[in-house]
Amino acid sequence: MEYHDDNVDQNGSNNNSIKQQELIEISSVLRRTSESSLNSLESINEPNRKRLKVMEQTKYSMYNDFEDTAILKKRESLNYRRQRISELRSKISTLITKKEEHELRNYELEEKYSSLKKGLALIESQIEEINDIGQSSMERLREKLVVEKKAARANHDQQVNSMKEKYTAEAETIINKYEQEYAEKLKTLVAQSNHLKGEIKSEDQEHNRNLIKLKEDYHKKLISESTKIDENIRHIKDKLVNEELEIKRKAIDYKNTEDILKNDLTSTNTRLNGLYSQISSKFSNKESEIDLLRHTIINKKNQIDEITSNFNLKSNKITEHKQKVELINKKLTNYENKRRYLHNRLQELKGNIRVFCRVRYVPESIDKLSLIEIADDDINENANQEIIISKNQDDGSKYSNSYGLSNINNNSYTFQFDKVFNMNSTNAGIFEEISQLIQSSLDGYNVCVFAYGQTGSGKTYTMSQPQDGMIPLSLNKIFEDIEDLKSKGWSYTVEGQFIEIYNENIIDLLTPNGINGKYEIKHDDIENKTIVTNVQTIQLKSESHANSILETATRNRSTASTKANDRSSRSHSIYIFKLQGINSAKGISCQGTLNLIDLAGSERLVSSQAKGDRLKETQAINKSLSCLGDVIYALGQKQNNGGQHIPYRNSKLTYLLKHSLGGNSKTLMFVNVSPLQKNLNETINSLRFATKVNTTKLQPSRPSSR
Ligand SMILES: Nc1ncnc2c1ncn2[C@@H]1O[C@H](COP(=O)(O)OP(=O)(O)OP(=O)(O)O)[C@@H](O)[C@H]1O
Repeated sequence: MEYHDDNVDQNGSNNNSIKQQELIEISSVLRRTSESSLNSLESINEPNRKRLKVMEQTKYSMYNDFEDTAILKKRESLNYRRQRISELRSKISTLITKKEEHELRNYELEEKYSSLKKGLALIESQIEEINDIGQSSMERLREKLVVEKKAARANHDQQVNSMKEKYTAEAETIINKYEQEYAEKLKTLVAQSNHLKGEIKSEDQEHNRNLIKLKEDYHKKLISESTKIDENIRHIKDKLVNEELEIKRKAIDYKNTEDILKNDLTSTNTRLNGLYSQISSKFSNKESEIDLLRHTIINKKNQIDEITSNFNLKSNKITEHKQKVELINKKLTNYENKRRYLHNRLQELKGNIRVFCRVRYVPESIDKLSLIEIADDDINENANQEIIISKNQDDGSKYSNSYGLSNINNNSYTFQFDKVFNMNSTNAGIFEEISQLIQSSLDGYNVCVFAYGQTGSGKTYTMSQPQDGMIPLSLNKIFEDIEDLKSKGWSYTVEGQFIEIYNENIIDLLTPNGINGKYEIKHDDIENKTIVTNVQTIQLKSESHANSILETATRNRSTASTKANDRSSRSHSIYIFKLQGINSAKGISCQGTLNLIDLAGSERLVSSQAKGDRLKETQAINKSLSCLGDVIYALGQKQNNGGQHIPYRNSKLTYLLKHSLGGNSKTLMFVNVSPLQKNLNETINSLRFATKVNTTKLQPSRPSSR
């Protein structure tokens, strides 16, 4: 490159000499011209002067060109130095790449260390295996392990040392090489810088100043680069020292781990020896125990064989018993079907509409009794019992305590009913006669039991007397029978509704304060079912539950009665119990309804002498009672003559009982009569009404069952 500088200088001096030559030639031309034309100078003076001026200008411009060329030279020199600096930079980046390569090698070394660690773990697992195998093989393996460990350690140490040496040498070589290179380059640069300084000094003041500035900047950069390089070298050196320390530390760790393993191995060995001796003694103990157990097992096996044969015998007997039970169950079902049939047949023979007459009890001390002669339990040729009423001729003095038939005369009235109960009859005794009907309602028939009679004749006493009235006794029987029927595969649900009809209006006794909607009677003529809209239906879970609901209804009725001036005497109370039975085993079901009714008092208008509201009430009662008689009569007529209209709609009572009167239903009417002289007319009237009902006999029909 020095050649380049010289070449540039030579070209510059060649140009200068050419220009000097030209100047010399021009000067000589001028001189010759001035000499030869001295005389004619005056004539040509002016144009020559002009030419001289032009030439002088040319000379000055040539001088300027010369100065520009020098600056160009300097610029080229500076470019060359810039190029050198960029080369230096690329060398520094190469050095950094090498440093990274060194780090990569270090990482590989660590990888190798971790694989060695894995090898150590494998050896540990082998030690565990040795423990399992036993003492003898353990010793052998331990020796093997020691050898392997020594070999591994020697191998590892060798590898570590050789790698350490290799990398230390490499690192030192690299560092020395680079240090040398950098020193040489620095020296060259400083020399070049000095050379440049000398050259620049010879330039003019302006250029000198610029060059000094450039030199200073360049020098500063050099110093900073040099500092960076020194820093890098120091960093690499530190890292190498740290790595060496780390390798040494790992070697120490490895040594420690080995010592720990040795100790563990020794303690495990001791422990296993102890365990072996313990197990040996236990083993001999267990062997004797096993012998004992073998004998016991043989004994137990014999016992089990004995028990198994006994079990088989008993199992055969159980199968035999089961078959017998099945046979008995079948027979029981047949008996139950027969019982139902015979029971219904018996009820039919007794008549689907029956009338029982009951004479109310009055103490003997009360006078003015009419003479009532009641036949004894014998029945007459119509299978009926008779009640004979005659006026008391002697104003009570001839009261017969024998109830004989001796006093019959023209003033007497004879009535015949299915049953006549005298004053001394009890509710329990009467219930025995009607309990069969409760069974019918459970068998799927609609049953209607009602008490008819004048006020005070004992209707409520008969129907609702707590403990032994027909209603509480019926509920008692229902739940008793349901319990019995369970054993025959039947399960029942019992629902209750408690209604009062007052002045042709329906009242729900469980909602005494009334409801927003209307109570409407609706019939399902296909299913023979009746519902009253908005009336509460209570599912009666047990006898006690049913009795508590009954109490509520009775209490509500008597409360309303007190408020409305003895309303209960002038209203019909109707307690409806729906009995639904299912026999899942046989796949059959049945649904019956039991209606228990306490009718309003049946006074005639004449004897009641009622006026105003009471008159209306009496008219309503009489209308509904006479409708009841009409419906029963029409039912009898229909059976006999066919096709007759049944006037159910004429009263709320008969409309409500549409499906419980006639058809498959069974009806029982109590006619309650008073034995008092003063009630004679009402008594005869009641008995006449009852006779009309009693003369209606309905043909049997099928129960409501599926
Ligand atoms: N067989 C009887 N033994 C004892 N007392 C009786 C008997 N029958 C009725 N009584 C009594 O006679 C009174 C009137 O009877 P009960 O209230 O049953 O008549 P009723 O026909 O229901 O009257 P009402 O139509 O006003 O309701 C009651 O005090 C009742 O206890």
